[in-house]
Amino acid sequence: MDIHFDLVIRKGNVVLTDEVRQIDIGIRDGKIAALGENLMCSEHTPVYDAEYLHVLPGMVDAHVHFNEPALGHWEGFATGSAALAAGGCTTYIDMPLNGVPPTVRVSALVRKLAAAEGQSLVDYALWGGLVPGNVGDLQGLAEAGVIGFKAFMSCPGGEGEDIFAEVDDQTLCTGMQEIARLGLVLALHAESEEIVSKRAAKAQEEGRREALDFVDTRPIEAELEAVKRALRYAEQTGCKLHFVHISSAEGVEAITEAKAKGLDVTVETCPHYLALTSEDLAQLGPVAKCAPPLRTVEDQNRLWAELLAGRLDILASDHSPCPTSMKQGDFFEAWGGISGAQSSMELMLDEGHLRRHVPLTELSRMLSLEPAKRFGLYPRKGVIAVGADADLALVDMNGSYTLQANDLLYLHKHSPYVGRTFGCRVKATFCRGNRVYELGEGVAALAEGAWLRPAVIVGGGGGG
Ligand SMILES: NC(=O)NC(NC(N)=O)C(=O)[O-]
Ligand SMILES: [Zn+2]
Ligand SMILES: [Zn+2]
Repeated sequence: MDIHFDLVIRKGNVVLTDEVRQIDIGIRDGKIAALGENLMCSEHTPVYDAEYLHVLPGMVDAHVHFNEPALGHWEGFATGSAALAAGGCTTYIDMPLNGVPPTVRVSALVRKLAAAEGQSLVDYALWGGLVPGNVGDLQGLAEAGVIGFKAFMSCPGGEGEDIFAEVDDQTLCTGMQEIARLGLVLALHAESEEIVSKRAAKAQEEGRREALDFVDTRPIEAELEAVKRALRYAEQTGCKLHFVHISSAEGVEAITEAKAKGLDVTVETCPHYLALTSEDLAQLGPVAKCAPPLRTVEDQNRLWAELLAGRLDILASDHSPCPTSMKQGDFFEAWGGISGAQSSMELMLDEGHLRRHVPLTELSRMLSLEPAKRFGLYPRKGVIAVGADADLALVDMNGSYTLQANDLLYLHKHSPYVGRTFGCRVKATFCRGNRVYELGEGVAALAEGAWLRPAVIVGGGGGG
């Protein structure tokens, strides 16, 4: 019997793909080397006692916006990844639009990588962007190792010359043809620009500038129109689609129908659509502003019903940070985007498992397994299995606490969840066997997160 481990995690309630079992995890060279009861190890092997903890695969957060290069004073790889580590996340995929330049050319990808180098506590992959005028750049980006492409169907906001523009239908179609040829996934922010810009102009004209006026400018109908249009193009081009931050049951249903027709499409929602409502937005203010906006409690219940029916593929944070001053004042002027990544796993375990009895295996499927599979990181990431990276979130399922601003490791310590009481808490996080976070001690001193490329990319290679 092999007893040479670098670390053994002892007696945790381990969340496997189809069951939760109280077993040991033997780790060697950053990988899971053995799983089983009472693993033997030499007396010198470090042992982490997890008897009262649950051990989940680290979250694979497919949707975060870090702002480097150039806007590191909003959020950088160091602080952003620290917050993720504290939240039980071990791999994230960074969106292409909030740094300058945006990741829409290989030269920009190179700058993004340089900014990330040596800064990240956990592993990461990078999205490339599809914008008007860059279809010719997609192959180069794919060969350089982006995980997939992201496009906006509504205006993402932001200022300056090197702006990340939304796609027109022509760009969307030719982009999908090219991305289909490259074999990657196109992630879409699906809201109809026509509908939201008309409604925003009208609200502006009428001087309506409150929280619910903002919500009113971005109705479910705008999401649904964009989803359906994109699905038609996907049918024509054969492009794989991933819909980010779907906020409505209507959106999920349209995507579910497309799956039944055989389209290769996945759907993501975010903890904030499941944990917060438009009423909370009115209470909390711009700190909870995002697009698509938070919905009514009735709409939220219907989104939960979709989750409970197993129709959601991926849960991701859509962490979109900014200086706190930009989350104050006028609703329409305030930054659209929620800082929430540190709370994603705790929110889903609390709201999903503790309150609604969603099995941990099912939550873990959406938090870790499906994103890893969808973006070419599985079987290395996303599961607790022999041979996979030892990426683990150790959670105290009885660790009730109330989140304070000081607990947040974001550069700017705002979040709509400050003051919220959670029924569980991340106790420690391991990335490739290294302890990157321990409650009460904080994050590791060394930032050893590695850049990951999809396992199958154009031109072969990959790995990371
Ligand atoms: N520029 C952004 O970070 N946008 C994000 N903002 C949100 N969701 O409010 C997004 O994903 O659309
Ligand atoms: Zn978006
Ligand atoms: Zn986003």
